[in-house]
Amino acid sequence: MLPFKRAKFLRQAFGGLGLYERGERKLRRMMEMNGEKGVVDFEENYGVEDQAITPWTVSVARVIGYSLMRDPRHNKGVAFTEKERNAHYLTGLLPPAVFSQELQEKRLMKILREYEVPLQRYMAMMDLQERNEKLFYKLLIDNVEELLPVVYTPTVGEACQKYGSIFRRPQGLYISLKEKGRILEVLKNWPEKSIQVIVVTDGERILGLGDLGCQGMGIPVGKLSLYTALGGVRPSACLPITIDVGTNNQKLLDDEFYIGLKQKRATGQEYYELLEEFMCAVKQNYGEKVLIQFEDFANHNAFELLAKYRTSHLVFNDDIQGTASVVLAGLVAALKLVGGTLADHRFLFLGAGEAGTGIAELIALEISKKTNTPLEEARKKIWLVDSKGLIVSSRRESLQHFKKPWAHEHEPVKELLAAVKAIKPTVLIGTSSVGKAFTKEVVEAMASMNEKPLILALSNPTSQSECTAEEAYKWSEGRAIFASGSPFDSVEYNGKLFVPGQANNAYIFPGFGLGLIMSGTIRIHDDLLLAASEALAAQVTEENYAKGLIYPPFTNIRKISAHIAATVAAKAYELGLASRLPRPADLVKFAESCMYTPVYGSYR
Ligand SMILES: O=C([O-])CC(=O)C(=O)O
Ligand SMILES: [Mg+2]
Repeated sequence: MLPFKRAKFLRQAFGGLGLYERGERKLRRMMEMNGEKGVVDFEENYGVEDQAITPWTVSVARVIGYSLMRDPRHNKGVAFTEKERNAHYLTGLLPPAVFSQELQEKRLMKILREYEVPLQRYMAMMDLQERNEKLFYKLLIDNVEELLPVVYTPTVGEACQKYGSIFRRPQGLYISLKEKGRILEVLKNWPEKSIQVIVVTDGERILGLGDLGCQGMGIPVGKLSLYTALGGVRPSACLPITIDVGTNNQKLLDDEFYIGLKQKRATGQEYYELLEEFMCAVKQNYGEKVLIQFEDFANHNAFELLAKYRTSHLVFNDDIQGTASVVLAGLVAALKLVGGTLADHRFLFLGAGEAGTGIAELIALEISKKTNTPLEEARKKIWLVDSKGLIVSSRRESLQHFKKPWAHEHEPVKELLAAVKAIKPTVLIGTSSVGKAFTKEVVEAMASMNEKPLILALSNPTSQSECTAEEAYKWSEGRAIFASGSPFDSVEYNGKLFVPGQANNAYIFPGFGLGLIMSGTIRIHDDLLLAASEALAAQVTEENYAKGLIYPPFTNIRKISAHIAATVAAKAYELGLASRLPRPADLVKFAESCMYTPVYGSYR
């Protein structure tokens, strides 16, 4: 590990105008007095320091020369200026040219575009993140539409599948059964002490790809890079964690290069004891306000962990709650195109796991609130199909608990197509992880019953999508309103260009998390998810609607995230869940001021 130390200083320590310069001068003087060498770097992001508002933190790299260039947080590569090279013993270590950050970006985009294989682009991006963190984030923010599919779905799925062979350097913490009894000690090995967001997986259900064991690490790493790029949470406050309790994936167990524990998954008491120790250690080490995002756990554990810890920790399940919030936003926005209220529609899901039942419940909650009807009544507008067919009351006894609320009165129906014909939904949502499950007949049936069928194929990555954008438009004769979990290119059909939306929780969790952090929220309430949905739906412009879009483009995601953060924070204050006082008057401005920006500072 580099001899790197962070220091945080309260705004009040320097006060007034010229804050940065005075702060930096003071720090440099202190370092000189101690005979220390190194650079002082400002991160314009929230520093949680008691109740004070500190919209920036200072990090001091007590390194010079070659070591400074090897420190990804402070390295600028060929963008170190002549002055900086002289002052920090870098002369001769770099070629003579001095590039601006923009020129570095241009060069990197050119290199990335030359790679034909997506995984090569992914690896190039990971290399950059390990080499020059600010440039990585600047590139990702400035080219978000192009690079999201590289660092996130679909490529991150392939990266996880091949993680054993592409693994180079730890990017997060691995906590395995071997560490039982000493998890707190393991947490203390992580170099950063002031953590605001943890994304944790146990690798049992990575996207729609199934059990990838320890190789699931790519997911928390990818999600957290979006927390920073899309939501402005500073990178040093993000901690990716993979909990390794074994894997039931025989291919991995047989692979000599598999990086995880070579045993079948621990379950039951052994599993829950490890997780209990983990949850307690996190709270003990990072305090009550650290956000713990559960990601890609299998259904049976995901629901149980959320239910168990939502009253004692700040926990968020992205696959249940994040996906629900993003889909509800899309549905609310879609009403402008298809007409009616949510309560006027009928919803049919293929897939009754975390995403399916999570979305269904949030839709029901919204309908119930808006129409003042009991939740049970609102649920009756929503039907789910699982691997055994339509979920109906005669199946109730054998259903897992999270499916029971959806067992309505109806005769049994086995196939999706028959269910579509029987239920006559206006909205069809795929959360099944079964690629191609929306067949031509299914889409045609939707199109025969609806002027503008709403079709969401949410499973990830692209290979698991229930249908492609092209299939949805073609089979519905250009009438479908379509969105998918993983991105699809625009489609030309009958001389018209159709732009599909991306209904991915990446719209929600970065801004949602920022809203929680900046308000010091300590528990998550369903109303915060509804607030996030409303905020996202409100960001869809007339121009977007004119193109048939039900989500705004990712290009403006930082602005969108600031609005989501502000709306979520406002709701948290209203519900008395926010601990940061006084409440900032303008929450959007405040959210924006809290966001990390990856522009290079100048080191004197
Ligand atoms: O990661 C994504 O793209 C969305 C997600 O949470 C999942 O599919 O599990
Ligand atoms: Mg997920």
